[in-house]
Amino acid sequence: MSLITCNDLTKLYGSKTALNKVSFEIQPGAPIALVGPNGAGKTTLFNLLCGFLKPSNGSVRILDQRPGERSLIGNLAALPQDSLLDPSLSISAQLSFFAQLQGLSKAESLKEADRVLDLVDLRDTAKEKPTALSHGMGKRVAIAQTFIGSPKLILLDEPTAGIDPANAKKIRSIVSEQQENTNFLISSHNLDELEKLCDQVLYLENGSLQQSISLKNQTEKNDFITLTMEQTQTANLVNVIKLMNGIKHVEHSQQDTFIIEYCVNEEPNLEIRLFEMFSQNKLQYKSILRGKRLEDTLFS
Ligand SMILES: Nc1ncnc2c1ncn2[C@@H]1O[C@H](COP(=O)(O)OP(=O)(O)OP(=O)(O)O)[C@@H](O)[C@H]1O
Repeated sequence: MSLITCNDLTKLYGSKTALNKVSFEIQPGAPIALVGPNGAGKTTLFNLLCGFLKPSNGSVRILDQRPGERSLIGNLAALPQDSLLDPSLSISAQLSFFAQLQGLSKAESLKEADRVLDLVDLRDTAKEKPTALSHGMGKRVAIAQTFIGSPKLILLDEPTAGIDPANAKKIRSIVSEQQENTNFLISSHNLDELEKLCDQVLYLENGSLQQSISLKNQTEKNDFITLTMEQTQTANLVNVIKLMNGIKHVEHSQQDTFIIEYCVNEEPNLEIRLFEMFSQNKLQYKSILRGKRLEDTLFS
C-alpha cells in the first residue's frame, strides 16, 4: 500500500497556480518532511490530501483512496496549521466527541480520550477547559486529537510553529514515540527539527516539487561531514582538506562552514584525521557533525 500518490497534481486559485504538476509517491515508514518557503503550496497540498480542496488537474490518492472517501475516516487524521479547541468544552469532552464521530460509544470514547491524552502526557488536563492551557499544551491536545482511532496516517501542518522550546521538544518526542504506530507527514520551517525526525524530505517551491531527498541514505552511508570553523581561520582550508585521504569533494557552503564528502572505506576515521590536521595547523573548530545538514542539502 502506498501512503500518498500524487500525479501531476495541480491547484489553481483563479489565475494563481498554487501547485504545479506535483508528482511523488511515498511509502509507509519513518516520518516524511514537507518543506518550502512561505507560499510554496504546503497548506494547499495538505488541504488536497484531506479532501478539503479538489485538484484543478492531476490526481491524488491517499492510502489508495480518493481524499474525502468515507473509508478514510479513522485512518487519516490531520492537524491544520490554525487548529482551535472549543473554549466552552472540557478537553475530555471534546476529544470524546471526536471519538464518537468515529463511531465509538460514549464509554469507549471517554477511554479513548484518556488514552490519547496519555500519549501526549496531558492526562491531568482532561477536566480542564482549553483556556486553562498554555498555547503549547493546547497544541499537544490538538495532536492528541489526531491520535483518536489510531489512524494509519497523520498530517501535521507546522506542529511546533510559535511553540516554546520545551513544548516543541515534547511534540518532537511524541512524534518520535508514535512513529512505530503510525505514519506522519510533517510540514515545518524548522529544518533542524525535521532532520531529527524524518527520513525523507519533499521540498516545494513556487508550487513545484523541487527535490525529494532521502536523509536515511545519507546518514547510513556516513559519507558527509559538516565542519564549522572559527570564522577567521577558513582561508585555504578547502585545499588543505582536499589533500586528505578519501576526500571526494569539499564545499565551502557558508562563511565558516564546510561540507565534506568522503569515502568511508578509504578513510573510516576522517574526524580523527581532521583533529590532527587542526592541531598541526593550529586551527580551531566550532563543531564537526556527521552527515550533511538538511539546510545545506536543500540550499546548496
Ligand atoms: N484561498 C486562496 N485564494 C487565493 N490564493 C491562495 C489561497 N490559498 C493560498 N493561496 C496562494 O497559493 C499559494 C500557496 O499557498 P499555501 O498557503 O499553500 O502556501 P504554504 O507553503 O502553506 O505557505 P506558508 O508556509 O506561508 O503557510 C500562495 O501564493 C498563496 O497566496
